[in-house]
Amino acid sequence: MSASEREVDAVATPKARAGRAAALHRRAEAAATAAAGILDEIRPAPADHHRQYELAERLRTAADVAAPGWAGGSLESLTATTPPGDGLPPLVRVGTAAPLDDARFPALVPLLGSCHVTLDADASDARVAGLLRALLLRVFAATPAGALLARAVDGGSGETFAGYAPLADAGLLPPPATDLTGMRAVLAEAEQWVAAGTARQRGHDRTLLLVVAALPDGTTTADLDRLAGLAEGGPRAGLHLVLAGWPDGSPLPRATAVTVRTAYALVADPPGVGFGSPGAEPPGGLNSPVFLDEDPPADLVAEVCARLVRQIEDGSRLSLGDLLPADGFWAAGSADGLSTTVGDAAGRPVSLGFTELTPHWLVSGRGQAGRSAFLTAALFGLAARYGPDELVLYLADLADGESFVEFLQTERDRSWVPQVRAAGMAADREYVADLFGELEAELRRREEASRRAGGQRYAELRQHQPLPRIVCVVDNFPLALRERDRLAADLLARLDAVARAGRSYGIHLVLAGEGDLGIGGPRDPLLGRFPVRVALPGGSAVLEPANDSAAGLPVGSAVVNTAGGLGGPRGATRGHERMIRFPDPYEDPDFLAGLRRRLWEARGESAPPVVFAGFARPLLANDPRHRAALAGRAHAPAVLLGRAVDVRRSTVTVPLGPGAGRNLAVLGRDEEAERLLVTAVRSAAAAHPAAARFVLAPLANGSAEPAGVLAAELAGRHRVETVDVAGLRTAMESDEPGYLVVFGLDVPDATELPPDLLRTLLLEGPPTGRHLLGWWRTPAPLAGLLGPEGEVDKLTAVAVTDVPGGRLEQLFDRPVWWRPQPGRAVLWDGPDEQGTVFVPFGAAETATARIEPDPRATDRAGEGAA
Ligand SMILES: Nc1ncnc2c1ncn2[C@@H]1O[C@H](COP(=O)(O)OP(=O)(O)OP(=O)(O)O)[C@@H](O)[C@H]1O
Repeated sequence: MSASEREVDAVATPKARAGRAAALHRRAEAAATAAAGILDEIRPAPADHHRQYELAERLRTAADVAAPGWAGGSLESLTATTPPGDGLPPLVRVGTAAPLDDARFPALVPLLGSCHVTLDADASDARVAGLLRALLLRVFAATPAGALLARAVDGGSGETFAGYAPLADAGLLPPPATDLTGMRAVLAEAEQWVAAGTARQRGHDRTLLLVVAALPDGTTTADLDRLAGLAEGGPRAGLHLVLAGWPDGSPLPRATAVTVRTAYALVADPPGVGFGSPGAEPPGGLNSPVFLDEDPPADLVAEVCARLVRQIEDGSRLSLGDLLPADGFWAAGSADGLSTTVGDAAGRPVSLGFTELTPHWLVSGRGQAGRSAFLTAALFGLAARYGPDELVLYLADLADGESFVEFLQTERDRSWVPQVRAAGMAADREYVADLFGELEAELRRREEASRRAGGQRYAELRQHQPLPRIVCVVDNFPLALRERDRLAADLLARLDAVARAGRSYGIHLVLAGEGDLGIGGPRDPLLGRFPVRVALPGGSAVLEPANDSAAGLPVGSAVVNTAGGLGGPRGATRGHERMIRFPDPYEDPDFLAGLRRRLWEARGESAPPVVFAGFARPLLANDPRHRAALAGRAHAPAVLLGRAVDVRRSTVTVPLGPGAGRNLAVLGRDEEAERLLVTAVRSAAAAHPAAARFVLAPLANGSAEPAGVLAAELAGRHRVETVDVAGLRTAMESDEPGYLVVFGLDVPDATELPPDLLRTLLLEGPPTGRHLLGWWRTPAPLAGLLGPEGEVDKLTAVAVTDVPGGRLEQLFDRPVWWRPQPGRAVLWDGPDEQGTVFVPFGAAETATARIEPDPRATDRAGEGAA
């Protein structure tokens, strides 16, 4: 075995197959040479044509084995779907040897894994340019994506490898060096490669190919010496050279020289092996003219490049697992801040977190830009590092749909991420306002604790009391500000309070959505409280206008900036900004579910999150207060109407104590209003400690049926009478305690009841155990009951469905903000200006609870509110 054969074997040991193929080819070549020896001179053609055809045939067969597919097939036979080999091709085709016009076989030379190739002409010769492009295509396409890297020098046109530009982004072939400085940088890189590859003994796990299409002007002998040095030491370290324009007469070590003649080329002996007959005197070379490979079709080049890029991207894709801590779950403390890996930049993990300096984040991206993916991945990174004693999460999304389900209990999987305290999906603006209100209240508690402790800072306070950091994420935040009304102003005021002081008390905000998130112009101080900006594709608006670093980002990447979106000089390294790639956590749902379950199993005492789903209907039957009442544990007589649009999912209750005005007026034209009255009666009946009297007056058209159902339902426990207007009047005049339930107090018959009678009942009934539960479809008759001093809250609590705020002013004697929406109602109970927006209980059979929260969560929420 020759030295170079040993070398080939040493490098190719894992690729024994390729090695065997190479040996086979060498034998085939030897045979060819023997044949060539007999042929003697190529032209004129020797007499024994028959022998030549036979040899060419055998060589073709041998080449098929030694250099199959991309390495040796004719370019016409190759398509983008031709698969790569499973390692480096040891031999590669440079053209077609044609000892006779019609006796042809592939001309192969050893390259990757063993040798180099030189050409005496450079790429200014179109044939050379074509061959270089063909060669590059063959070696890249034949090698598994990523196993081969290339560097190019093109001191001529600089355009020789233009078709390969897509490989630059995948890191396979950077744009070629076109001048001396560029070439020297490439040489330095190659020298480093050789030094590192040699030092590590095992060599690189990848191979580097350096292709010179043309030496740049001014190339010195010292540069050529460097190339020769690389040729000498390169193969051992996985570096190979293809040098075009290499001066004739100074053979490059370990290289096969190709000499370009007018009509054909000549291929010299590869190092250590001879094409010539054994014992022939060098220079022998392949005793046949060789027609160099021509330019490969541009489409083919483009398709192969696209395949490689795709495979590199797939192969280098991050997974959620890459963001998780190496040192196990919940090992980190949050006293000084939170930090997690959010992605990687150039193969290095990039951390981002919440500290006093980087307290709040803005995350922007257009739809389908991976916003949920980024947030989910970052939140799981945090949840894996910080246990529930260190971190509490509040999650809200204003857009329709089921968000954050990965963190919450579902019908299929009852586990949850234990740091999550509450989540609002398809959340109303009121939900977000309440959420900010809760955070503000917590902030005040922490401020107060600090004051009591003599002005201790957050980190010090934590030494003697549990104060987890809080991260509150609101996705699709711009929807909270789509109307600039009082609610929006309120919400912004709370947001500002939390953003301003939260940083010092471990309360952090992440606002996400499209565009600039609508929180003020560049000079708005609120914007300045969010120094961390994450721009996903289409999210440049959270960066400074002059900062275009997020332009053209692909999905799966983001610009992370910790200086309020500030840019910097183009191309300069910016300490405050990184372009990252982040994983798609939905890619592997099993992994995500497994992660959630592992966190859940470690949860200790943590209760499930309280979930508000804007699209779901709560059911009276599931309500914790109602269930307690049914079980004989009622707190006090009361009606229950629904669940508030708030973080705790409080049960919306109207207590029916002995105070004046403890009645319920339902106001609205729709079925919702009627249903509210029915629910009110049902819940009052359950909450009433003993048997009570219910007088039902179904005055409105169509109300006989619901009244009948109610009567049947209540009859078991209570005394029920169903009456007409006259009967109602009698009941109103009687002192007997009980509930007067009136469907349609605005029907003409009812409006003829003496107003004083009704007014007196509202004022004086409750102290004697008489309560009115009435339904009005228009506000005027109810407003007509008000005395000169107004103040409807002295008469009754008012629940409104589809009557807009403008029409309620006559009743409340002040501007009222209420815009009716399906599935929502508002309750005014007492002088509170704003009212409580709530989701009325649904009728059991129409319940559309897509995600019914776990009853335990429901209980907790109910108790919290009670
Ligand atoms: N890192 C990633 N790499 C590749 N694909 C991703 C990555 N992150 C998300 N995707 C894919 O992009 C699509 C959009 O992701 P995602 O749902 O997170 O976007 P979004 O911005 O939240 O969308 P929208 O707000 O419109 O619902 C999904 O199909 C997702 O699988």
